[in-house]
Parts: sequence; structure tokens; C-alpha cells
Amino acid sequence: MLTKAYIPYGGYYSSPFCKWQGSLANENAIELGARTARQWLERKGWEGAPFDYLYLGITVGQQRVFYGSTWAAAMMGVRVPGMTVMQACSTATTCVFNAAMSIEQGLLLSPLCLLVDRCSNGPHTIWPNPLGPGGEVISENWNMDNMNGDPATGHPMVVTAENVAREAGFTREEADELAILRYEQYVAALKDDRAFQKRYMVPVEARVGRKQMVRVEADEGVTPCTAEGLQRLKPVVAEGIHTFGSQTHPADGNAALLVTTKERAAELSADPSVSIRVVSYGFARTRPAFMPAAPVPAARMALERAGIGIKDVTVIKTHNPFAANDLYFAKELGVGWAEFNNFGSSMIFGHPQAPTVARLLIEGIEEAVLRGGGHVLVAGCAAGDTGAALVLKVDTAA
Ligand SMILES: CC(=O)SCCNC(=O)CCNC(=O)[C@H](O)C(C)(C)COP(=O)(O)OP(=O)(O)OC[C@H]1O[C@@H](n2cnc3c(N)ncnc32)[C@H](O)[C@@H]1OP(=O)(O)O
Repeated sequence: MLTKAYIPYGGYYSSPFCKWQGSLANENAIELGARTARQWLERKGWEGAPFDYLYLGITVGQQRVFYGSTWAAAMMGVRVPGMTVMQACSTATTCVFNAAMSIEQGLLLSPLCLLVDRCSNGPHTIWPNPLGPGGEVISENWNMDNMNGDPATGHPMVVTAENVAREAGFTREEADELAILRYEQYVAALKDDRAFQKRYMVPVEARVGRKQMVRVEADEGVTPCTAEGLQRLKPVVAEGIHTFGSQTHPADGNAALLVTTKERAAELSADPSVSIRVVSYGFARTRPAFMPAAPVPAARMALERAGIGIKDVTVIKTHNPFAANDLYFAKELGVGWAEFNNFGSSMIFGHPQAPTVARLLIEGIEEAVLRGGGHVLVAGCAAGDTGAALVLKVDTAA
């Protein structure tokens, strides 16, 4: 259990997420993330050095990613060292855990986790292959090749979801019903002129042409889920339960969270009566090609390390790229589908990979504050049949 790492209330933001090939498609994700984070910090107007180390999380290569975290920090006007972290869909979980450990060990005072990604216009790498026939190169499409095959198993991600669904006996009807519920939960965050999202979401200024910028205020590309609309869709895999409506869509976006000491968090908090502690971390790797099952053992480990059970958790958020993720999580942990993922989840708002779990963490914190505090559990799967989870404790009368 961790005891010394805190997140200031409001010490975070997420950009809107835009479906791939939308308004954020033309921007290098590192530059866009650094610019958005810099504008957010300027609005915060925090006294003193805002952060002393930068964990930059990113999963899809962008030009000059070699310089990753130090370049991003320099663009933010803060000349500190940092680390670039690439841990597929648990990149944010890994960054926050590493930042929390650095506080726990007294190595850092206030590391910033900046999570950026752009699935749009994904890079195509040409690897030299001098031993290939005639020196023929090896080419890699960073998005599609990796979604369509884990090199350790050969299986596409959607097949891992179908494997979990088939073994557990989940049906197409359940997958569609879950997608409709997750969409309705997301719509709750849009009520009253997006009141919930405006607690943490900042607009992004993005270049869409040589001389044209747009200001993106809200998510783009979310498809409404209705029973009639979903019924019309074919399964992605023959005989499978998932359609394009019950899986996530690739997206672009960025998010950041500051992790610091209890004292500094109290100084920086938007409301000093709210305290947010990073309590524990869990991780797992499942059987080959069963990726959506991995968040369950990861969540169990995080809960055990926090010394609590699932019933002690006030807010549960999951990264759910496929319906099978939540169907399995609910079945194994004994929670109803409607008991988690209030206000949205990645199945609906999209998946820019590195920032996805950061946004879920932030939404989990905000929901816990609305409920008067409690434990927040965030769990998700990641490439390579892995899963990771974090438990936070939110107090509203600190
Ligand atoms: C660890 C991890 O996180 S693993 C997760 C990794 N990520 C993934 O695996 C991503 C999975 N998703 C995908 O790969 C993408 O959805 C793709 C690439 C297969 C398809 O992307 P796109 O080509 O952009 O498809 P798009 O989102 O437009 O949807 C295709 C069709 O389904 C329809 N559709 C999508 N969602 C819905 C819905 N909820 N209801 C009704 N129709 C829908 C669209 O309208 C579209 O219809 P059209 O072809 O008649 O226009």
C-alpha cells in the first residue's frame, strides 16, 4: 500500500477525444499535448515550479519521439528531466504508479504525467532487411498491424475478446445491451451543457489546415448506440458477439495528472477539503489471447494491496475496448453492469491509448467527489494479454 503520493484536486485535465481522422488528425501528438498542458498550467497559475520531472506516456510513434519527455517539457517552458513511457493501453496506469513510487521513495516532489496519442495518420515504419530477398524491406503500420496481431500469439485483439466471450458463454444480445447502457451512461456526462465533463475537460486548439486552427471543446465521433442501429451491424469476426458498435474506436487526445506529496497537494488543490491519495497498483498477464480477462486479476491485486474488497469501492471505471471486458469483469467480481462506468468509458468516447486510462482516473475522481468521497478503482487491459489497475482514495472532508 502507498501512503505518501497524492493528486491535487483539479491537478489534472483531459482534452476532448476525437475519433481518428477528425479535428486532431493533423497534429503531432507530442506537440499538441505539450501545448495543451502548457495552456492548462498557465490557467492554473500555480506558484513555484509546477513540476520537477515529466513522465510522457505515448504508444503510437510521432516524429521526434526519440526526445519524448524532454522535448515535451521544453515546449512547456519547464527544463526538467523525464522519462518516455510506452506500455500500450496501461501507459497512464504505469506513469501514475511510477510517479507515485517516486513520491513514496522521496525521489521527486511533483512529477507530471502527460499522456498523449494520435491514432490518426499513423506512422508506417520501413525496417531495413538486408537479409530479405533482394534486400526487400519489412514494413509496419503501427495501428492496424498491432490491432490485427499480437506477435507473441498471432491473434488480433478482437479475437482475444471473442475467446473470452466464447469461453464465458456471453451472447451478442448481452454485448449490444451493454453497449446501449454504456452509451446512456456517457450521455449523463453531457447533461446540463456537459456539466460533468466541464469539471475536468479543457478545449484544444488544433491545426486543421495551413492557415486554419479550430478550437475543439467536446468529444468528436461518438456514435449513438440504439438497439435498431446495433442490430444492423455484422459481427467483426464470423460467429462472434462484437460489432463495431460494441468495441471502441481509435481516437486522438491528451491528458495530464500531477502527483505530489500530501502537503504540496493541499497547497495546489482547487478545494483544500478534497484529498486524493494513490493507494495501490495491481498487474497481471492472462493466458495467451485472452486479453479482456486480464483486468480482473489486476483489480484483485490492487484491491488486496489496498486492504479492501470490491464492495468497499465507491467508483469503478474500466477501460473497455470490447464488450467482453465489462461482461467478464462484472461476472468475475460480482458487480452489476450498471454499477460501473458512470459518465462514460472508452467503448463509447474512444481510445487514444495513452490518455484513455488517465481520463478514466480523472472521471473516477470527479464522480467520487460528487458522491462525498470513497475508493476509486480503475482497471483496464493492454496489449500482450496484460492488465493493470489502480486504487485511489478520495476524501472530501480532509
Ligand atoms: C488494449 C486495447 O485497448 S485493445 C483495443 C485496441 N483497439 C481496437 O482494437 C480498435 C477496435 N476498433 C477498430 O479497429 C475500428 O473500429 C475499426 C478500425 C475496425 C473501424 O474503424 P472505422 O473504419 O473508423 O469504422 P467506423 O467507426 O466508421 O464504423 C464502421 C461502421 O460501423 C458503424 N457503427 C460504428 N459504431 C456504431 C454504433 N454504435 N451503432 C451503429 N453503427 C455503428 C459506423 O456508422 C460505420 O458504418 P458505415 O460503414 O455504414 O459508415
